[in-house]
Amino acid sequence: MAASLSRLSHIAFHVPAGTGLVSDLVGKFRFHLFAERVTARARQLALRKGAAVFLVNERLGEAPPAHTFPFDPTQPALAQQPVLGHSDGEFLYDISPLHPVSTASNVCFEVQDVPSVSRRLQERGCPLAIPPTNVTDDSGSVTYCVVRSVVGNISHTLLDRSRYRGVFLPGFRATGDVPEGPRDLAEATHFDHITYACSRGSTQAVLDWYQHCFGFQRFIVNRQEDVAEGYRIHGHGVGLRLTAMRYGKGSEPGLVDDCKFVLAESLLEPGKNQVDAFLEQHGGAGIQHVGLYATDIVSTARALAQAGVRFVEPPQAYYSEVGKAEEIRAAGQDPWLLSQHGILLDAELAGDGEGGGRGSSARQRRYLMQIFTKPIFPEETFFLELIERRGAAGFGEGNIRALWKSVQAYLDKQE
Ligand SMILES: O=C(O)C(=O)Cc1ccc(O)cc1
Repeated sequence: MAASLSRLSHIAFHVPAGTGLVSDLVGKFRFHLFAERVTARARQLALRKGAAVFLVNERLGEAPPAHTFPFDPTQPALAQQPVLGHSDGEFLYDISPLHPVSTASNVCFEVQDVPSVSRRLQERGCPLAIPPTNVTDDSGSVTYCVVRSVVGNISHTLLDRSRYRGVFLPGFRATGDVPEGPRDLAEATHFDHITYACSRGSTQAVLDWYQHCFGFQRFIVNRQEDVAEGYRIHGHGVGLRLTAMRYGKGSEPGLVDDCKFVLAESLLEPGKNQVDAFLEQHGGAGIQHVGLYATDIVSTARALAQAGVRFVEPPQAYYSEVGKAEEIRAAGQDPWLLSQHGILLDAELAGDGEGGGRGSSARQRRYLMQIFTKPIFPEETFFLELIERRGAAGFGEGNIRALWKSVQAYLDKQE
């Protein structure tokens, strides 16, 4: 049996100190800094917006030597890692990826039983980077392990916090930062999806690994998708192949509600290409963007833009394309308002996506709205997205083409 996950806990970044990521997440993206752990060599800061939690790992001073955990898989006993006395240079709950540029590299899940999950992973041929380890402080204890994925620098921390009453994880202290008024206008409730930039030809191996190790299931993002090939969008300067998988939808009670991973590969097309730009500037495959679910994307985008978030601008022609304004109006939205904020809207045709063609809901117009930020690090790598879904579970071609073109235009200007 594959290892079962209970819920997505957080996504972790690794950045050098002084990158400004934490101040941007707080000041511009209106995240709430709620816990921190500081040692002589590392600062770990936990930030929350609704159920979306980021952990920012900042390396202070010189990069430490590569993490080498002496792990003997024949040893079932839990390693004990009391917070006091823990080596100062290490990041708790993660491996130090020692990545050359700032990166989001860990997607952490809660699980019910770390030793049994790690046994299952090992039976399935997934070596652990950190074996089951206990960390305790005055508020209780947490057990975790870390497994490296088959995608670039991405790992997964799997942790059981059922015996912990503290604010985040043992070793962290509450920061006492209280959310202020404007944050209410910038509502985002959870992570909608996580998109990986993958090297060409690697998608099937990635799908197989996640299915084999954790039981993720492929899902179809668009009716035009070919099951074997994925959803290919090409021509007119776009060359993208998307495939998606999810965990939890309709599975046993108590398990992850819904965690979606989207795999993006570039297709051979003339011109520049944002997936290849990511691979080159990031130094390999990794998390390209994270979609934050917004309950009211217009007011969230407005509040974040006022706070200084920089969004990519849709191509000039987007809102005047034949039928676009009608599509937006038919969805009950205002084309002018969306254009003021640069928000994209894609409606599914009846029968598109999951559940298409069944019952009366298939006749209603389901749609989604999206807006993408500019890359948040100096490299053209990681960015965030706001997404509001009105019944549409997948992704639409119109938005992807518009996103592709707007990012390309932005990349072109950087040269
Ligand atoms: O639309 C989304 O949020 C996706 O995740 C699809 C996607 C993936 C990669 C790109 O470079 C552009 C679009």
